[in-house]
Amino acid sequence: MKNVRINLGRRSYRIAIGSGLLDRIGDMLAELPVGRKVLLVTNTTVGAIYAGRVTGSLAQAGLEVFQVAIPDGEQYKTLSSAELLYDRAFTAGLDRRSAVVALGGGVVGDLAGFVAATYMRGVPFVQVPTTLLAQVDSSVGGKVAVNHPRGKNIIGAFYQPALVVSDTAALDTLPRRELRSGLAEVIKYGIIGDASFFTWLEDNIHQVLALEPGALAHVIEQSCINKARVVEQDETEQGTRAILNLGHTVGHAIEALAGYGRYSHGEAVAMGTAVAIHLGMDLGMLSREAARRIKNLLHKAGLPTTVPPGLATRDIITAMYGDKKTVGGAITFIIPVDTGRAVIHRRTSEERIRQAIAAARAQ
Ligand SMILES: O=C(O)C(=O)C[C@@H](O)[C@H](O)[C@H](O)COP(=O)(O)O
Ligand SMILES: [Zn+2]
Repeated sequence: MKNVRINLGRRSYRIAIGSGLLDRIGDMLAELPVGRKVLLVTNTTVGAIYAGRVTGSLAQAGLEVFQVAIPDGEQYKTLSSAELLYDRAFTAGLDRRSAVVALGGGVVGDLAGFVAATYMRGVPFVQVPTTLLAQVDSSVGGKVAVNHPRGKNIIGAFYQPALVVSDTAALDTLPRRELRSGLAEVIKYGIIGDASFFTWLEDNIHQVLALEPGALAHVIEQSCINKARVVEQDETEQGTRAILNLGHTVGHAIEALAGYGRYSHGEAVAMGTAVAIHLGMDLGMLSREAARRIKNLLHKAGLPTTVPPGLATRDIITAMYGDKKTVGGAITFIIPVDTGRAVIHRRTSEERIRQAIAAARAQ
């Protein structure tokens, strides 16, 4: 088992990465200062495969488990799903020391985390991510949220988990499209700050797609290390943490406009990264060669790098004004300047954005 530590003073925690960890969750949870009752939040798909093992492990450690499954899909990351979980927690008699455990992908983790942050003003929270995207990104760093029809993650909080347990064997049952979606965030870490990881991905992406255990464990560990480094510097995104939003300014707009669930989060982020690449070239900040390498790696991972024709540019731009990084009407973009470095570009002009979207359609 590998461990990555995220140092945030009293809110520090570890990310345990390894094969078969689902059967050890009970013991790991028993090491935390939590009460006897646990709310296990999952979705119907993941729950059908893995909830039995997790419940068994928790019960063996003497914990009383109350399970709740929401339907599978980004369209269920809503306040009404949260309300259902509050009802279940209250009915089960969960108190302030009872833990909420999220078993599933980013939707389950964000939703369960939002409920953990707000139920009785905050109860212990444990992330058990079962998708690549959740293992490399959404389970780490404490962003929890639900969506608003007009904007992604608009209602949320910063609320760190007490523990993250990533079982790499859970990826064996992950649909290919979901695996590729997670790779968009993995590639992001290479682009924004880790040139050698970027090169490693260029050389090894096929092993990752083939679920080669060593390659997968390396990808998850390296991604978590990269994310921890950023979050430790700026936990609540007052400045530098925004770098983790590469591809998300346009990506979130696409997800909301197309209807949540139409494109996976990673697909939308890949499209958004393509727009950011064109902005970078247009601003003279990114060389053609670096742009080619980034696009090429996204392609190798099976991700889209064009903006879909059905989404009008003016609608994408309007949706971007609702982005959390838009402050005082100024749209912020994260722009790659090399394979291993990106910058936060504030006040990006609408005209340049329009041109970059057009360029990303024309590919
Ligand atoms: O953890 C972060 O910070 C990120 O930006 C990671 C993103 O990949 C993730 O999708 C995040 O939820 C987006 O944050 P948001 O604040 O733009 O909603
Ligand atoms: Zn993301």
